[in-house]
Amino acid sequence: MSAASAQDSGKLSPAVAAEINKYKQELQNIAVKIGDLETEADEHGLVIDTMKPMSGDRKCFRLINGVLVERTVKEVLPALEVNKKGIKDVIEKLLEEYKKKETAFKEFQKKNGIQQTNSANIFGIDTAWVGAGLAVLRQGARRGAELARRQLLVSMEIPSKDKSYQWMLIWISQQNQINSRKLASMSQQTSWLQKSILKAAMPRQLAVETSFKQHDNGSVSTNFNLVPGQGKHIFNYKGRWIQIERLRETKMVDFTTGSPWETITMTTLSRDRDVFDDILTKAREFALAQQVGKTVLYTSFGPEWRPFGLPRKRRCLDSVILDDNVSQTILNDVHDFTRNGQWYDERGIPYRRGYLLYGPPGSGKTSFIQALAGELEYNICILNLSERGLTDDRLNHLLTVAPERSIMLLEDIDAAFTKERDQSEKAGYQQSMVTFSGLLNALDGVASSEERLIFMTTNHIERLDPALIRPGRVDMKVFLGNATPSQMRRMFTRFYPCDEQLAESFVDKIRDKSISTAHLQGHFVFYKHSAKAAVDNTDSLLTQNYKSG
Ligand SMILES: Nc1ncnc2c1ncn2[C@@H]1O[C@H](COP(=O)(O)OP(=O)(O)OP(=O)(O)O)[C@@H](O)[C@H]1O
Repeated sequence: MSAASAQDSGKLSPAVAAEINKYKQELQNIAVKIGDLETEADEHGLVIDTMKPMSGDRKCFRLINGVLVERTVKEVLPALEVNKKGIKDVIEKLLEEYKKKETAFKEFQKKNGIQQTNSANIFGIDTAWVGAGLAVLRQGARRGAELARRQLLVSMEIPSKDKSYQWMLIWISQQNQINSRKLASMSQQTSWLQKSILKAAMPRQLAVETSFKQHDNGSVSTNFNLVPGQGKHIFNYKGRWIQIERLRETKMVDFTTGSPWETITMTTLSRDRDVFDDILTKAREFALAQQVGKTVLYTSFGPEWRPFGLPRKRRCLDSVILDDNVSQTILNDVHDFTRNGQWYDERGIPYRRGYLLYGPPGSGKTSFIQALAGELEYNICILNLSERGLTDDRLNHLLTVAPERSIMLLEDIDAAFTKERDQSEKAGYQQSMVTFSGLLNALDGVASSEERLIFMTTNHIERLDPALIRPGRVDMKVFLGNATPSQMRRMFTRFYPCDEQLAESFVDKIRDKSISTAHLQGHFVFYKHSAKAAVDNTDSLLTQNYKSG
């Protein structure tokens, strides 16, 4: 109760004063409720106006009791309109209730001989209207600001699901690096204002995106990319100021990947709207330029393929030394396949070709596939059959949506399905739920008419179910064994180009030994500075006992 109200009711009996205050409170509550509902009806109107021009099939989401429900515009729009009408009806009813209460209050005042003074109006009914009036004023200001924003500013939203999302993050971080370099190189003559503006535009909240790169020798290097963190950042591009807002929805998740839903919204003055096209093009060009001359490795992420780490420098096919002609035979076969799409099409044969590279560990199976991808200018999709939650449907889908010009790689296929598989097929591989027949169907490429190159590797061909490697699923089986004398010689001369004579001595010392090409590589790396030491120390190659110094 306010002081003025207490003073006013001080001359009345406590019961009457309490009744008066009750009336005032009830009237005020109704007025505030009306104000809130007006705001809600207004917000419904905004959503309806935004959705109306959209196609009815477009998806939209609503959070109901913490559960995200997916709907389409055509389902939601009528519901919103019904809701809005419902709110308006409630407002009408509340107004009637208000009027009734107001009349009852007046009668009560009359009955108790209370004069309806100005103070009564100020602290009673009118105060209620002040509450409603404030709500209306607040709405007015909000609408005004919204209108000004719509007229003067233009925004572009990029959801994390969109391909350009990662491009944008990388591009923005690159812009920041350019700005930092600019700042560092600014001379003493540069005005204080110019420096301050550039400094102010540098983002203060950064997020780190780490990428790993595994080198052929097994070492891993890490690259930290600083990208703008959550929140708002401002930067200048070609003389235009652009606000970037990176938002993470805490209650919304991307159902397909389980990751939080994120968006980047760029806002600029509406007269500068063309700048968005320019930025998107630049971001895409920048991202693609990083891939030129490189092999992109993809892994599955939910139902889609995502780049894994940074694109790798292409490996030259000559650097993988297989037995005589093996490399060329596979390359010719792949070329023959990729150039004859129409031939497959005319005969109704699924346009796919499967290869199985088998042999002991370290014979160059994976290295060859990577080098082949580089030679063909293809990328590699690594399919991990043991991935948690992988199902037959998702496997089929992944094979269907694999990026164009990519090799599908299934490594160590024996670990997934062997001859002794569970005949009931109930059990999938470890945590994945892929069944053997699901894998066969996916490999047959029933769902795909696109070109599909599939490579599998194994150390144990004898463990594989014949159904998996029958012609049509595996069209070419190639054995990559331990180093033959020819491979030993060629590897030696690759590491020590001018030492033909020493190469012969080296081969003579180990020709009848079972040594993998990976071991040979390790030996040459250890004696990289001396071909003679590599020949003199072939014992360490056999014993794997290398002493430093
Ligand atoms: N034939 C080869 N020519 C050149 N380098 C080779 C060859 N074989 C193996 N290497 C080298 O040995 C290392 C391991 O090779 P890679 O991973 O390709 O063997 P792998 O046959 O796939 O082995 P695993 O069966 O264990 O997967 C790589 O660094 C690679 O450069």
